[in-house]
Amino acid sequence: MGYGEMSADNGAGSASSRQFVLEKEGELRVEVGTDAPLRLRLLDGTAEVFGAEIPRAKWLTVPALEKIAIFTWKGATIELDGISEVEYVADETPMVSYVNVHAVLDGRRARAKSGNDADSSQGPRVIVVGPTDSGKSSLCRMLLNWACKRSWIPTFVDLDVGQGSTTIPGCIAASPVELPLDAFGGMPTEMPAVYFYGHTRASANVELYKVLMKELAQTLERRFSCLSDHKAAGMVINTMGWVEGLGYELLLQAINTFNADVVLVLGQEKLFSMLKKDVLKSKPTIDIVKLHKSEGVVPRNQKVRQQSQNCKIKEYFYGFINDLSPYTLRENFGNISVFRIGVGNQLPVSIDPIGAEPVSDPTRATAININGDFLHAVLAISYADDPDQILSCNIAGFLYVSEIDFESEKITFLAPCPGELPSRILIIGTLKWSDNQ
Ligand SMILES: Nc1ncnc2c1ncn2[C@@H]1O[C@H](COP(=O)(O)OP(=O)(O)OP(=O)(O)O)[C@@H](O)[C@H]1O
Repeated sequence: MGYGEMSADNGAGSASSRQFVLEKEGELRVEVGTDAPLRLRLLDGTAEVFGAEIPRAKWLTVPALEKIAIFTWKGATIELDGISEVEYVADETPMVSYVNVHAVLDGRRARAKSGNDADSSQGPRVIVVGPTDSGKSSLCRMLLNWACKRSWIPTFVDLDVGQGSTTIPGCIAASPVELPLDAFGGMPTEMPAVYFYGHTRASANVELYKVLMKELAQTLERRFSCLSDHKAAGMVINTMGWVEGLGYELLLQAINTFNADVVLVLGQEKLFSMLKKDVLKSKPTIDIVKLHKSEGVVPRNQKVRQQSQNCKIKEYFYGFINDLSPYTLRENFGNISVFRIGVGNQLPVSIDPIGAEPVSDPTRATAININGDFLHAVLAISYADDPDQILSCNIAGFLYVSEIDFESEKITFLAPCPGELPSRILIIGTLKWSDNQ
């Protein structure tokens, strides 16, 4: 179990505990700080956190930095114990409009599955768009959880390279969601299709981002062609908050590439009207739906985003609750080949392509020599057998460069599992991390 781990202690709360009685459709919003633990339990009624049902009477530990909404459809009593930065009850939420969207999607899934729809056995492909901090990821979680509760297996597609909900930041990925997600944090990791972009901003290499979206979409088409229940359940696609200029072009591209038929626009009238004008021309049957942003969404500054990126990488190696132990791996320089995609536009000057031939093709993979800039980098292990396949190949996992010894020509990695690397072809981007944070 990951996030939402149940505490062994199911006894009474401490002196610091307090109770909140929520009316029907009420929401308790809680923001947890850096290192203050907080527990919650449902004493009465029913309640959910972003669509994940909370079990009755069990203490749940809310991890540091989580910002959550405990929502009830029919009324509930919640007990909190510990320290939070913010906690308040709200009675105005957009939840009814969100669940109405779910009901429409549910009907479309049933039609796709029944085979009565002559046009398609494809379930809805929903893309959630909106500026930063509009609640896109939270809405995706709700739609996925509600679909799972109805026994569908929707595919979650994460195009937000800044957050990396499915794996780590710097990737675009997709994964089927077979069971409701845990109440806090983690996203599905079953059968993930992961492509390494290598940067936490899509602007770093827009052409590469487009190519990887296409690769991911093709992988999903292949999966859907043999998994009819996945196909009928459709997709829920999370996007970046970059909605201006080139970012907007990428959104249009995502809608086309994944053949989305429902666009949910959160919290921005301008984006909604631009999409209606630009998308309906070429796809007149697409549904573009405007939804209110929840007042509860917590804006995150650059520092908080950086912290949460670091947390995601740490979680990959050490587990969500420090329940994993990574392995140390020492390799001779000569045993691995490291490639960088798009050498020429974003490389630090010190990372010289082998042969020093300047290239500007943003999607070209070029072998590079190991040098000082590799220290603290997070590298992806490609499934490619050949450098020409790097762009089209899924990722087997990630390595963190903890040490480089140039004299003995050895590089030390932190790896999630022991033994031989599944491939000798590694990819480097600009993603860095420090094990000490
Ligand atoms: N109703 C709510 N009450 C309390 N916190 C909330 C609520 N909705 C969302 N949040 C929190 O607000 C933060 C931002 O929400 P979310 O990640 O869904 O936004 P986003 O639009 O996906 O962000 P990004 O700009 O990174 O794309 C998250 O920490 C989330 O848990």
